[in-house]
Amino acid sequence: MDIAKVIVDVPVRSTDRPFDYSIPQPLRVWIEVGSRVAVPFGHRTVQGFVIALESGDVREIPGLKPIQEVLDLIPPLSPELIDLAEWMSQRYACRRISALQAMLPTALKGKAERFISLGDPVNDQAADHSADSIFLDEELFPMFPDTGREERDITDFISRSGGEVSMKQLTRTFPEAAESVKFMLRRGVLVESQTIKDKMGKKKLKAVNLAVGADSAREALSSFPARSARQKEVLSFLIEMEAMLPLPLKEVLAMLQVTAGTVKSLEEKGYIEISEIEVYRDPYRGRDFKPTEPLLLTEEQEVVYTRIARTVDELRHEVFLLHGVTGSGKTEIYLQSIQRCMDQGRQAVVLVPEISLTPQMVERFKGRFGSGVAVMHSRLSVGERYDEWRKIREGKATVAVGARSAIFAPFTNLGLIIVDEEHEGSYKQEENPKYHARDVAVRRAEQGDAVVILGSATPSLESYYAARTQSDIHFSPVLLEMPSRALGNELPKVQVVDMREELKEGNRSMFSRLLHSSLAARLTRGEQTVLLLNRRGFSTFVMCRSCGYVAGCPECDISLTYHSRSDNLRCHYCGHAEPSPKECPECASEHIRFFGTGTQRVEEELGKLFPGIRVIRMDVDTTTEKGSHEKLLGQFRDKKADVLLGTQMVAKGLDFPDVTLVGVITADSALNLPDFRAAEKTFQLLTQVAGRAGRHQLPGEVVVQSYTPEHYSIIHASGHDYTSFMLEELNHRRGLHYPPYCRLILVTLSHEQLPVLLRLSENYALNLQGKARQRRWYGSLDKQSSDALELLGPVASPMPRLKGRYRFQCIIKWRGSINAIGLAREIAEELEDSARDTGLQISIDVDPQMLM
Ligand SMILES: Nc1ncnc2c1ncn2[C@@H]1O[C@H](COP(=O)(O)OP(=O)(O)OP(=O)(O)O)[C@@H](O)[C@H]1O
Ligand SMILES: [Zn+2]
Ligand SMILES: [Zn+2]
Repeated sequence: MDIAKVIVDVPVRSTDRPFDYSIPQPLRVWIEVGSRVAVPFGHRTVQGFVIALESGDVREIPGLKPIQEVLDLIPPLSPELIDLAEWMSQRYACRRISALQAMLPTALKGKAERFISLGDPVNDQAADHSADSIFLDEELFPMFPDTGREERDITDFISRSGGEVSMKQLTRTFPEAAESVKFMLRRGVLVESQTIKDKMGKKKLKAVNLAVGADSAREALSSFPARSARQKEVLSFLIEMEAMLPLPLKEVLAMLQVTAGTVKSLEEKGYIEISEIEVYRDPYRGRDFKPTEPLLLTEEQEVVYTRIARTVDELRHEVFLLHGVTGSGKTEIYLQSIQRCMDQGRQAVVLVPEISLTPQMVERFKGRFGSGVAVMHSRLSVGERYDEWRKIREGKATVAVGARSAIFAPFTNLGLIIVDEEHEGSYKQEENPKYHARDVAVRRAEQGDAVVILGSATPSLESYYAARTQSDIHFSPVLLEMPSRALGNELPKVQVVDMREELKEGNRSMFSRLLHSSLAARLTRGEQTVLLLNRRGFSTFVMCRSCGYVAGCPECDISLTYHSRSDNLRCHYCGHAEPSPKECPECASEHIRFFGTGTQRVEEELGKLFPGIRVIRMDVDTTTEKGSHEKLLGQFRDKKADVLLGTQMVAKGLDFPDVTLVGVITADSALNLPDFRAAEKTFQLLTQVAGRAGRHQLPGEVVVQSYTPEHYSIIHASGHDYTSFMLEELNHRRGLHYPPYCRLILVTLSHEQLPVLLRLSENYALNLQGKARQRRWYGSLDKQSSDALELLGPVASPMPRLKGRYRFQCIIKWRGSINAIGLAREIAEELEDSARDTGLQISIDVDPQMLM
């Protein structure tokens, strides 16, 4: 191959296309689709990704510049991921480089030079399944003189150069050795590292190994004089532990209670050697994960599992929507499906929302699959994340458990992707590229004939609708249901308290009488309580405390947002504005105002009502420190507290046997968010948190406090009635034209000067409408036609001024087979080009989760 097509890391739109570079002869063997390279661009050298290779006569192309350098020996991206990035750039209207960068761990995002050093494959326990590493095959070398010699030449060269050489040196000295080097890197015989060593350097550890064969060491033992008893002890220990060598020096000293001097003398005598080995920074090091065996499946689980296993065995692509009530044992389905996939020699990715990536969750996977599990989430340090990523790329992990970005785990034979709590909004990335991990999962699985399991007790409307109607051309999951709990117990009884009545009867406290007495009962019985304070949406809306009235937009059926500066209420979908009311238009009460309360206040109140009560508060304030989440939950599990009080964090995934009461302080706060998904999110949250109660022997009870107990999301959540809620919500969405009956694109324009922004936003809307009309797309979604596009706005964004820039937005609603995303982008690019000097910025969010 002579020409590489490269996407360069230059953050300008005009560079969002592949550029051609020639490949110098010595680099040819190193460059693959997915390689990261350094290339000249303008007057600079920039980083880029090779997305295709072509043959051609380089001399015929004038001005073709050569690639300067390959940045990694094993390409960090696979051809499969390169394809996925291309798809993402279309699907989310983002730049290709932004999609490519999203797939790499932070450690690789900089401009770093890479070094190669000698690894120690025998030491790695995770790799013992691949113990046929070249060190052990040494006696075979003579049979394959070429392979063996080249590899030995390389390792010799590296050790002669002090154990480490730069990539540049290596490729220059061994231009033809790409295959061998890659092979050795994959086996861990060689390892790569970064220039920015302090930040990313590998962790080294002193380790002890035998310098002679075990047999000669055993012989030597008998010749030891009596006064060298300690040395004898160390040596016989090492002989005994031969299979585990090398062992960390520290551990040997601690286990045998000997001094470093003893070990040193053995080294001087030439029986043992002490060397530095590289260790992976394992964030879960030192933690014991109790190994678990597969559970005997319940009847319901068996049916579901058999269906999934069949598809896994057929190596076929299929998407399953696993709707199982809280406690139905979805995790066991995940675990056994992963095992099945591993039996096929394939790998698996498990996506979990960041917030529920709790130690309990990690424990379940590590307990079943041991160190073959890589964990990826944002609370790990850059170095830790890099190590976990390398574990995957080097084939030392077969399962990756992680938040959103784990969908890009560099597996080469991915067979199964699990998206747990698939309804979670946090799967959508709010920055560029604004991708949804669930959709990327489906796409990646489709490319690679893999199975997807979307699991939830409360599937999203989009997934459920697609599964029920099979109407979505890209996405028609097979619905699998588990309506009962695995341990056979009932779902907890839910009681809804009308807080308006409480106020009427003189109770001004934030606790209803029922919640108060239920809590008191738990304290006497020594059982535990989870209290949820739903903080989403507080203080953006105005509510009447007497009747529960909340001001809504007459056009859009979402609540109005209060703007303190102008003291009025506004709809940020359509721009409708009205003065903020002084008395309730429904009941004339004066108790109409902002609504707000925090976890800290609830904690204080609890202390006053129940002196001596032990409360663990879990919210953004108490969980910023690394590991604090884990610590707090551990304390609660050890029954060091009576109450776990928190925000959304306490609602998901927790499985504690002694929790028999769940209280929700205000169920409706999120209902009043100016968000068409408000009812759906409220239903999901209530169902999830209710599901924390009574999961084991003791029966559970749930108390939900609400100012609008008649709201269908609250009624159906209290009846554990997912289907009825869905039907009612779908009806709503159909009438108002919201997803899943159409799709949305949020276009946000920003500029430093308001008048300019106003004019450009108007232009955007007009141009888009004009083009859509020309193409006969534009028309009301009310009409029967299957293709339709409507535009709302421009209106000021909910955050109308950010970092000195004014912001306006348009919402595009569309359906059918039209290329609305392409059009939204095309108009944006035209406008940006024509207004280039003015500093206009346009951001496009396809299928936005938040319209705020
Ligand atoms: N086949 C089984 N036999 C015995 N116990 C089981 C079985 N399957 C699951 N369990 C147990 O049932 C409990 C609930 O299972 P799990 O936590 O997986 O439910 P879930 O469906 O993930 O619930 P949620 O959506 O609430 O997180 C756990 O304690 C689990 O160990
Ligand atoms: Zn009122
Ligand atoms: Zn409106």
